[in-house]
Amino acid sequence: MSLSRLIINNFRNLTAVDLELSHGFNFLIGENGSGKTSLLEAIFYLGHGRSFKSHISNRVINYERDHFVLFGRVEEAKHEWSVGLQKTRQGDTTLKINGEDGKKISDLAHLLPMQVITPEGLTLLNGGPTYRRAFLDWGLFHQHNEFYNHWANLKRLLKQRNAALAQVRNYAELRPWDIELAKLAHLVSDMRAVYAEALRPEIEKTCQFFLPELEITVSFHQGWEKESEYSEILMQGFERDRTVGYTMVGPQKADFRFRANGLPVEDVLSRGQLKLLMCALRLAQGEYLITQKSRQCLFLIDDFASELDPTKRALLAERLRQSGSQVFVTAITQDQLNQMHWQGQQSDKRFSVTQGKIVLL
Ligand SMILES: Nc1ncnc2c1ncn2[C@@H]1O[C@H](COP(=O)(O)OP(=O)(O)OP(=O)(O)O)[C@@H](O)[C@H]1O
Repeated sequence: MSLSRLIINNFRNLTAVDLELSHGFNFLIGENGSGKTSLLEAIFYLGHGRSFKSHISNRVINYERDHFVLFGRVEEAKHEWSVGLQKTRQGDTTLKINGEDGKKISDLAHLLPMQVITPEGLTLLNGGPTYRRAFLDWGLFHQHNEFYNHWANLKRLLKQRNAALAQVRNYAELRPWDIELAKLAHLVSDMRAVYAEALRPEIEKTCQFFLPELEITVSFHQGWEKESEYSEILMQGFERDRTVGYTMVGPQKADFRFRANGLPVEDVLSRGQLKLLMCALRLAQGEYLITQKSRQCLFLIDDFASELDPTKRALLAERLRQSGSQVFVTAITQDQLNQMHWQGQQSDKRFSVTQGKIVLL
């Protein structure tokens, strides 16, 4: 799967962009503020229905326009899809796949799996568990069709339980919710645990490649005491949950932790090592999808490799090449790309980005 054509209208400073893309590496070269990140953001938006930079979707609409339009042609083996997304300042979204209305954002996400590697992405390691749950759930979403529904139902039930906490007179009134919630919680957690265990060796192998000086280990925490029945935990925590007004333990608190030589990575690794670890995690997960599902995965790499030392940059480029993935890499100058040892291949494309205009070099 790769994006062979991309049309962008009025997305940030990209007012009119129409690109035929390489199935391999696409380099975006331009000065600060020229629109490189915006292009990656537009691709991400097309695959997720949201930005990786701003939660306020109006921010991405060009200042002088009232809507943006994104269009992509997605190719995989002998199949081809056209995907279109339009969003207005009033908040109306139109989403089409092969010209058909009524599609969901999750349909888009299934079509376009992608991994983003940006400096902000370090939150995967030094941010809260939310980021690591999102990392795990990305894999599950692409691995198991039913995961998304289970997780969405679980979130809905949790919301209802939290609202009910303030209304019920005693625990017996809440019990029916908890029985349903517990079933889903075990289902989701078991899926996460199995996936985390399958991904673990891939992560450890990839970390060996990038950070051979460290022993990186990973562990999954389901969000409540291991081996305990979740419905019992909910019952025991009822008074506490009622006091605070929400459900304090459960799959909504799950985590996937990383340690280096037995210590939390965020405490002991240098910034460069953390960046390498983040690359390793995203690569391992993308590659796992490629091998397990025979699906391709896009890699969006922003302003990142420039901060790694030359050997590590070369390793990153080599691994991405080996994966056969479609890759988008931003750089300020061609020189910077040369220094990065991103070995050029005939199928690669280089684009120059200047004040929102993008041309093939
Ligand atoms: N809604 C918007 N409408 C128009 N322009 C915008 C909007 N939001 C941001 N911009 C501008 O778009 C430009 C593109 O920024 P972008 O982050 O894509 O640059 P970049 O090439 O990645 O730069 P850098 O190398 O500094 O990371 C910036 O000049 C920014 O001020």
